[in-house]
Amino acid sequence: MATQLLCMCCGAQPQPQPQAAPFMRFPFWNSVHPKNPTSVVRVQAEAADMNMNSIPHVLSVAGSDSGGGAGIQADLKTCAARRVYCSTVITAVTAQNTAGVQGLNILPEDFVADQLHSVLSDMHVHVVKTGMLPSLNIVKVLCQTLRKFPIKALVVDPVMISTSGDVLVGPSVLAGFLEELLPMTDIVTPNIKEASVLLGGVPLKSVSDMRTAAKLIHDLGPRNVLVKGGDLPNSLDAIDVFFDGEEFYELCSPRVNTRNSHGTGCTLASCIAAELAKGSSMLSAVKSSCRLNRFNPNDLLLYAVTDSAMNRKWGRSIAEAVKAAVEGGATIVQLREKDAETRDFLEAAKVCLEICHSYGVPLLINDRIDVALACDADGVHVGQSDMPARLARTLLGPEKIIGVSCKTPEQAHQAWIDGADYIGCGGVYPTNTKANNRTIGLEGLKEVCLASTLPVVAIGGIGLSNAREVMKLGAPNLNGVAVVSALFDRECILTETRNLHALVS
Ligand SMILES: Nc1ncnc2c1ncn2[C@@H]1O[C@H](COP(=O)(O)OP(=O)(O)O)[C@@H](O)[C@H]1O
Ligand SMILES: Cc1ncc(COP(=O)(O)O)c(N)n1
Ligand SMILES: [Mg+2]
Repeated sequence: MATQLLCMCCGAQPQPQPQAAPFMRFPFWNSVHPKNPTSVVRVQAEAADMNMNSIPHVLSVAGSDSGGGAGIQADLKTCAARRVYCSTVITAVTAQNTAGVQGLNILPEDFVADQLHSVLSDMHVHVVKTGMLPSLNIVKVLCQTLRKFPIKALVVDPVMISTSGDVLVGPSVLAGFLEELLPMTDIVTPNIKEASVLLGGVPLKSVSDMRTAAKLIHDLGPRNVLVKGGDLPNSLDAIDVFFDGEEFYELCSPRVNTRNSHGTGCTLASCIAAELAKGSSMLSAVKSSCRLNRFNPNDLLLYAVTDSAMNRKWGRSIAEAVKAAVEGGATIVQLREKDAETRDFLEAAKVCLEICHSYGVPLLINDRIDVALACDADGVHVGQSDMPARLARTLLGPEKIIGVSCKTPEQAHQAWIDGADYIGCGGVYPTNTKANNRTIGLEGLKEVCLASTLPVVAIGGIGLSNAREVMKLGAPNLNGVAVVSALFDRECILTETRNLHALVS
């Protein structure tokens, strides 16, 4: 059946290409734009052409969450964010919201089998990711189908109880996991409660228990195990334990103080599936999904911001200034080069990136997203009148660090919504590096810190004389101080940075 589709840009009708015989069922996919072959139609044709095997493809076999936070909905969003195609086989429909699960309707296993067959017999699926498998028969049907259709990897999130505490999958399913599914699994990702159920009820109370559990679950057949520690009591960080049969890895990220963690497990498992579909190794898929390579708020402790006018005044190159700052103990560097030529700036940024990385220090670029992308910097810092953080996130992808300058709780809230990683808050004290900049004082800083969900670095007129009083404020989320003149408008950057580092740590 040929659907009449028109080009989105000019309304022209695509012309079918007769030589594209194997795909005749989908004439639109095999058509080129009558006027411009590289147009929207071609892009859509390529994106839609799963048979070409070129588009990374995850099949999510999971339940629907009407609230959109977990299940199929989380999987679709995660795969889209990681730029991977996601098809879906729905196993159950839940009436669910942030408060809990109000209703559950399990689909008949025959219909789950039909959905599996429709997708797997037609498209080239690289990775299958499972979430809620609510009946033993559904587990059996899935295993039977997977034996018929070879895939690159099987990711199993053994969903049993929702974050809200509602039972999503009864104990009868356990036999299917142990006997059939786990032995064919490439990675299983239980949370601590699920790990305990898989092991017959042993409680997990510490990271050491999680390691033992990972080893025991590995003995049940899956090639890799990730025990997630989001719900581990009394732990400051969120720690997940990964075991590949030989080595243990503790993947540690700062715990976000929130009760809104519904869907975290589904998101993590589909992220791993998406990275595997793109061709990553298991370890790097897991690391990049646990965001190990990303931002650590402790890096904000001593944040050095370069200034071209000061470097000129003291006859230093940007690279010389940056080297002295990181040697002295700067924990993150931002290049703020307002008047450099683009090409010179790019070359300098590449050199600075090498210097910073040799000290394990992240490098951010002020405002210039193009330069950050071109030199593959760790991220950007944007002001309220620069590129909006939401667009910066779209342009830079999920991995890069994004900071936003904020003076008010409202701006801090917006930065969080827009997907930023931290906020720079100030000017705390009067400064001459920014003309007409309103000073918010320690009170203003405290107000923003209290309201912020993101880590905060204080900025504006901070140096040796007042850095300690800023840190002593003890405001929640305040992770450090950002400094311009007190480092770069001085004769010896190295000494100043060392002294300041001693003061704030
Ligand atoms: N409050 C939190 N702060 C930071 N990371 C978290 C938090 N809660 C969970 N995570 C992370 O989210 C992922 C999912 O873990 P978890 O919530 O334990 O799984 P599930 O959603 O299956 O219960 C893990 O990487 C875990 O470390
Ligand atoms: C349909 C469905 N699938 C999975 C989960 C588990 O997600 P979480 O454990 O993060 O609440 C859920 N709540 N709903
Ligand atoms: Mg969770």
